[in-house]
Amino acid sequence: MDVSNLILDVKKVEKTIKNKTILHELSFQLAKGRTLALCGGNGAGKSTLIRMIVGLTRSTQGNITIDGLTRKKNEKNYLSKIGYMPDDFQFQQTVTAKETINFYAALKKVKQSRIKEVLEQVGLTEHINKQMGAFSKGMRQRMLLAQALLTNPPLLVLDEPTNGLDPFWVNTFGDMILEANQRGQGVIFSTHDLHVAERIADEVIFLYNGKVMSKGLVQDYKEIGLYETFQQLLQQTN
Ligand SMILES: Nc1ncnc2c1ncn2[C@@H]1O[C@H](COP(=O)(O)OP(=O)(O)OP(=O)(O)O)[C@@H](O)[C@H]1O
Repeated sequence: MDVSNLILDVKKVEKTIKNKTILHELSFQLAKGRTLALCGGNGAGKSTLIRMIVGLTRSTQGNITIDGLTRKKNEKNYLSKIGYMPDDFQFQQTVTAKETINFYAALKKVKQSRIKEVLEQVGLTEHINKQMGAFSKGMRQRMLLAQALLTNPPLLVLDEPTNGLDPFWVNTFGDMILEANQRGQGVIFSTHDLHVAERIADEVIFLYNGKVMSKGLVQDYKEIGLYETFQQLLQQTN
């Protein structure tokens, strides 16, 4: 692959905690404007990989490069390339949605006009004066997505982004990702929803117990479908 077109390069990355390997050697690349879905059951290693990409945890082996930068040599610029949506995040309950998004916008030096635009995109404009404690799961997910989108970063890293979203918002989320790709943004996301993966991802990695069971272009799995592929892969492991 042409290096200038790469947004993410994961090279021989591995994670071991207390002598247990939770992610075995893994390599892949993602080009600008493309989306990769990380699929696999509970405990497969998806969040661990995502946390290594966004710099929340270090890999035991290997290197991760984003837009030509490593976290080690250029942490500030490396992090500025990423919009990260964590899994399982607790907002401050008594703070309003407006204060919450303003906090992220201030951290990321984003203008008011952009905040408005993103809130509109995720459908939270009319809920802006509510406290975060009054938000539903789906609304909290949309707030998490909003803060990840704020700077229009070249790489979106989303951990189970559609978890808790209703069908309308799952669909809208898909459209947003396809638009992000058109703007040249790369996207990597983990999901249990293989239909979402099939609709919006260009590439897929199936993980099981920290190992890659299968990976490739989504179009190459189309005939069998991602859901059926996953079932077949699971059977092979038993
Ligand atoms: N800090 C840690 N210490 C010990 N084990 C850990 C730690 N973090 C993750 N693990 C283990 O690593 C494995 C992978 O966990 P991870 O959260 O990455 O899976 P996942 O694919 O995101 O799962 P889920 O779909 O349930 O969110 C699990 O067996 C988990 O128990």
